[in-house]
Amino acid sequence: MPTDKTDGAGAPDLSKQSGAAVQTGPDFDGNGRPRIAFEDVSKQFGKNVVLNDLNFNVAKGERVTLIGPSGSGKTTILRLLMTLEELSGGFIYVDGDPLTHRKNDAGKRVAMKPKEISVIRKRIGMVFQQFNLFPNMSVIENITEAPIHVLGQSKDEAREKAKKLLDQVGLGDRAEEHPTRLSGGQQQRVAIARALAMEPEILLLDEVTSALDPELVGDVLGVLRDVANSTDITMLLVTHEMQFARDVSHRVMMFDAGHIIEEAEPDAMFSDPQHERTKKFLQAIL
Ligand SMILES: Nc1ncnc2c1ncn2[C@@H]1O[C@H](COP(=O)(O)OP(=O)(O)OP(=O)(O)O)[C@@H](O)[C@H]1O
Repeated sequence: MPTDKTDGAGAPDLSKQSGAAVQTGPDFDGNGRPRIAFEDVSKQFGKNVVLNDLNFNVAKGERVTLIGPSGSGKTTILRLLMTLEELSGGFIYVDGDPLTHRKNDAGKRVAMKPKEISVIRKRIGMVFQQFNLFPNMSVIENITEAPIHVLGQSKDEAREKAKKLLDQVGLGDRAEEHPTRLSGGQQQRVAIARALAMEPEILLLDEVTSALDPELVGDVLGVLRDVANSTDITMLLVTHEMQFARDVSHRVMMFDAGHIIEEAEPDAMFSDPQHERTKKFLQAIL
């Protein structure tokens, strides 16, 4: 699967993707399953319907950026995948396996068991706007906590892997410090290393530079560019960093009021948006 979108050679076959207008299913292409499939997904908070019958697929190794105005449901989509929010309706599949709900033989929607959910959930990592590191643990303890307790790695193995990841994010010499002594950009790089330590197949990035001082943004984006170019992790990104989105993503989906109103490869989306709403949105932020 693609690692370097800039050469074009590894880009996923978008003809097999489905978007707003196409009804999708977990085995939509007949011989392989998308890494992520949203099928008729709905989400409401009280009376506020945020997503309504949303359908889309993401291929293995594909990196997709979600853009759209505030409140259009982008973060909610990531949080549903992370099982931090409960679906109001529909299904999410990972490699064809239902995440939180499945259809039974009678076609009825049935909740999966917590143990079944956690098996799939382990394959998904997320980096948040507000780092969410444990302040009372050292940097390396933050990274090894889940691999030891969730993946069952030995302490030595987890520490060895964590050190490599810290080197990768440029913080090899800060392992024993507490996160509160690090800058926001450094904390976010620890959070990225922590997510990668779980060896996720899917990485969700939710406005990971929005809380940072401008001079710290570049380092974090540099680390993420390296991750994108050196792994085949499937990524869903919400970001206001449009150049970054352009550089790393294979596809951009424009959301408005919980619907995909336009999707395209980044160059096409940013240079020649088709939908009036997209044009206005991009004019306002670019
Ligand atoms: N926990 C919650 N309880 C109630 N309403 C919520 C909750 N989380 C999100 N919402 C509402 O859902 C809608 C979509 O929010 P979401 O954060 O997904 O949008 P977004 O596109 O990511 O926006 P932004 O770009 O501002 O982050 C908003 O109207 C928001 O107020």
